[in-house]
Amino acid sequence: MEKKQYQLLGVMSGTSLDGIDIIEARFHFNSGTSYKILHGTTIPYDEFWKKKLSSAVNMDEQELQHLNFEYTRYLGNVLKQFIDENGLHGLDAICSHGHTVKHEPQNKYTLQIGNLKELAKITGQKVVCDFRVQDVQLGGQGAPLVAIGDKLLFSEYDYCLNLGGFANISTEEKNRRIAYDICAVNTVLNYYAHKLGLEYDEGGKIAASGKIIEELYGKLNSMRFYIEKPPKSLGIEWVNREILPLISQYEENIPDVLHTYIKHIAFQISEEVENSSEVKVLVTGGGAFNDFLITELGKKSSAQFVLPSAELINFKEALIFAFLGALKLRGENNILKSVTGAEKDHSSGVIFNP
Ligand SMILES: Nc1ncnc2c1ncn2[C@@H]1O[C@H](COP(=O)(O)OP(=O)(O)OP(=O)(O)O)[C@@H](O)[C@H]1O
Ligand SMILES: CC(=O)N[C@H]1[C@@H]2OC[C@@H](O2)[C@@H](O)[C@@H]1O[C@H](C)C(=O)O
Repeated sequence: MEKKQYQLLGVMSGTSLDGIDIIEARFHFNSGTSYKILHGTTIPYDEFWKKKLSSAVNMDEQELQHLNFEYTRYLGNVLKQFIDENGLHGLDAICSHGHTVKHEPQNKYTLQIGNLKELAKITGQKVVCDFRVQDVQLGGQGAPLVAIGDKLLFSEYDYCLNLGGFANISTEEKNRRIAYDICAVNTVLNYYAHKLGLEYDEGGKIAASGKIIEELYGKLNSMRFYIEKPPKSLGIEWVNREILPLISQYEENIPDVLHTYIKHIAFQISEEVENSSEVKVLVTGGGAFNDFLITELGKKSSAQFVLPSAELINFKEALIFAFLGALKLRGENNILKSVTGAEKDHSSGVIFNP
């Protein structure tokens, strides 16, 4: 008989570098698909890992290989501890994204570390991982991958917007799902918060205290990425190459930079959402806790920006990676060509047995 229920761990390490999101979730496949989050936690990175992971984009191949082994071992032990501490039994698999260190889909290259077979050995569990590489090899962007989960698990919303290291959005257009990255969010905001000795700008309070730098606002909104048509995705390489140099001449006043950058994010998002009070947008990712950003969004767009429970805000991406793993285990497609631009819909992910 076809298996209808899956008990999985979903694991996500995002580009904001805050930590490893882990959830235990259950999925039921009947006429539709339903989910239940049983448990979620974020294991924050210590300074050692923050430093390593943020410098990885500049490493050569040999250093990256070494880092990949080291990080897989670390991740495996974190997950094993989570499983032991919570007494988890009967998991079908761990579905893990790993951590993106490089993303150059135009060169058919994307690298997520932490996706080696040792993960299955250390945890003693079946692992489904490395979801992006096959898509990039098929000519796709390899991102955003959450779109199929948005479509099948959150169809009551007109748009799903995630405010993580980067903002991405997904919606139905002409009876097909489309999704793409909009702009950088917490990768940039955190970079300037760090200069003030802070992890991040809590509630966007520092940004709110600043004022707009009109010249910078104009330059940010003129970047070429914004006129490109989807499918499109962003990586930290783009932030380092295009955004930080543009801002550097203004950075003696960080509150003003943060203020301006948040207005820029709000404007770019408002450009992608239909401007109607009928429209419902699910907002997730840590940026949903940035009150100043949410207020600015509300000023620029009349759409309803819906903030769900803190659990869903924090763990929606991990939940959907668990879902992508479930689809892979079922032999069903988990990546849509309409989203990434790959040559076909396909079932992505690598399976390792313990
Ligand atoms: N209370 C808060 N106020 C302002 N910003 C916050 C708050 N809480 C979290 N954040 C921001 O959210 C970030 C974490 O967001 P999230 O976990 O969604 O990112 P991520 O998983 O790395 O993203 P992605 O995978 O989408 O790139 C933090 O680094 C911080 O910038
Ligand atoms: C290459 C990569 O890791 N991209 C991430 C990143 O973080 C946010 C945004 O850029 C998104 O496109 C993607 O992650 C989400 C989870 C996704 O694939 O849907």
